[in-house]
Amino acid sequence: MELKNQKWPADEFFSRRREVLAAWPTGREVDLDEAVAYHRRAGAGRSMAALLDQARTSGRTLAQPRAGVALLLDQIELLRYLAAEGEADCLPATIDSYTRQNRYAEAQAGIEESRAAGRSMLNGFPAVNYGVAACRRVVEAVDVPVQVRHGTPDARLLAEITLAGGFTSFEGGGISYNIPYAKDVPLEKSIADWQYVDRLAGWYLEHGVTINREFFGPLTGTLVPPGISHAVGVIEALLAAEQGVKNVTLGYGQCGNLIQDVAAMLTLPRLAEDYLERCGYRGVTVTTVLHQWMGGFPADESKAFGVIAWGAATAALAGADKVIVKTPHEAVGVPGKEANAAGIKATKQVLNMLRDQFMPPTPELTEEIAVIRAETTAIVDKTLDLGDGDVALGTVRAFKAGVIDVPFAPSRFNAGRLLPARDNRGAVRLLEPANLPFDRALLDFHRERLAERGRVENREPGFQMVIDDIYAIGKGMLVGRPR
Ligand SMILES: CCC[C@H]1O[C@@H](n2cnc3c(N)ncnc32)[C@H](O)[C@@H]1O
Repeated sequence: MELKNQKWPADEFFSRRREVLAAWPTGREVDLDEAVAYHRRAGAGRSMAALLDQARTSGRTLAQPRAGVALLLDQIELLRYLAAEGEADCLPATIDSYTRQNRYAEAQAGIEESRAAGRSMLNGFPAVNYGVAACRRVVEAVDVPVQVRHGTPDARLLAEITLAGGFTSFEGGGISYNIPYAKDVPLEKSIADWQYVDRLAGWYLEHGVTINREFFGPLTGTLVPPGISHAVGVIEALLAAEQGVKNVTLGYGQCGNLIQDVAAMLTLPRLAEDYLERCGYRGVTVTTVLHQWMGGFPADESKAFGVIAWGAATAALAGADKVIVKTPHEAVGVPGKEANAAGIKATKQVLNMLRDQFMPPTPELTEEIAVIRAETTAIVDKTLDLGDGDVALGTVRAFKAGVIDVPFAPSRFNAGRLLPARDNRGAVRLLEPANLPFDRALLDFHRERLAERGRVENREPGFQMVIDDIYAIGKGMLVGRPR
């Protein structure tokens, strides 16, 4: 089926399901009618969409960790601990890397090794290998909603099993789980495979079960300018809405300058709602999630808590509906449960202290809002134009033309010519805008902000600034000043 942004007819969708469910024996457990009945019996307490709605209307920011281990009973115990001791408002199953690459036989071997070793030998929860009944044991073990978090270009079977397994939110998208995560997956394939996921979520909704779809905003998580990550999020929202999804959460990776990050979070839902409306999608509920800093972390745990607290403060002042929490083990790898719980509790302390405070409107904030709106609109409009109105086709052509260019992405389908660097206040700017479709005013804005830093540091804006900024937070700073 050649790629186009059009809702899959039910018969086309069901004919493709057979091949997907046959990819691993646990696919046989999926029975959609039974799964709908199961979700309905589970009630609102398990619904991520309902929890996000409460957060949005009450002005709260939900705190959610990442968490995934190889053994089923350990995953259950971990989530129970993070809910009770960590006070998590909602929970994840972070999926392992073999499953993310559809390498289920190796995930199976990892489960056996973990059983033999008595500890997790995988970097996440291998949900496909466990299957539907086991997933239900995970979601039934806690009384808050549980979301599937991963990084899978082809997540069709993972979605079938986890959604039938009672998870009520599913992260990812055909761009955001391909370009930052894979070297050699064509966008034509990943976008089509995520149309399948969204069509499945749309089918659940048509049968009374709301599945929340969250797009992976941070992308490579390294100095990604807000205009680029917003454009990807808006496009993934449009692609999902076409397949019948009506509940979306758009994400953004904290960059570190408060005014820029607050501007990013204030513009994100409005931009998504504008484009959904403009493209004819009614009644789509939009919420937002901020990811605490996704780049390199200090190894020192006290300093790591400083970064975590800053991410929590930013989420609160930005009015994010949800914040994805980091841990003091970020610099070393998969966190232990105590460190994971500590990150959540530190975050919630800050969220609670800032609950009744708001970012004052200032000329700087107004300017950042205007810049982000102009950048996102320029990219999304050009993408729609390249696709003659078809955002799926337009996305493939936009990446080929470098109209969308994600910094530091491994994918060979990403142009990779763009270079970001921080300005003198730490906001992320464009050192090399490459082929981004920005007008002279925008390009001059970026150039001048970087020139200002260059004057202060007495050096020409250049690649060394990029390197210095990549390591800065890990070394205890934000702007990578010259030594
Ligand atoms: C977006 C992916 C990167 C982030 O995802 C965390 N991450 C990855 N795998 C697990 C896991 N199995 N449990 C808890 N956190 C995990 C990393 O530390 C990093 O922050």
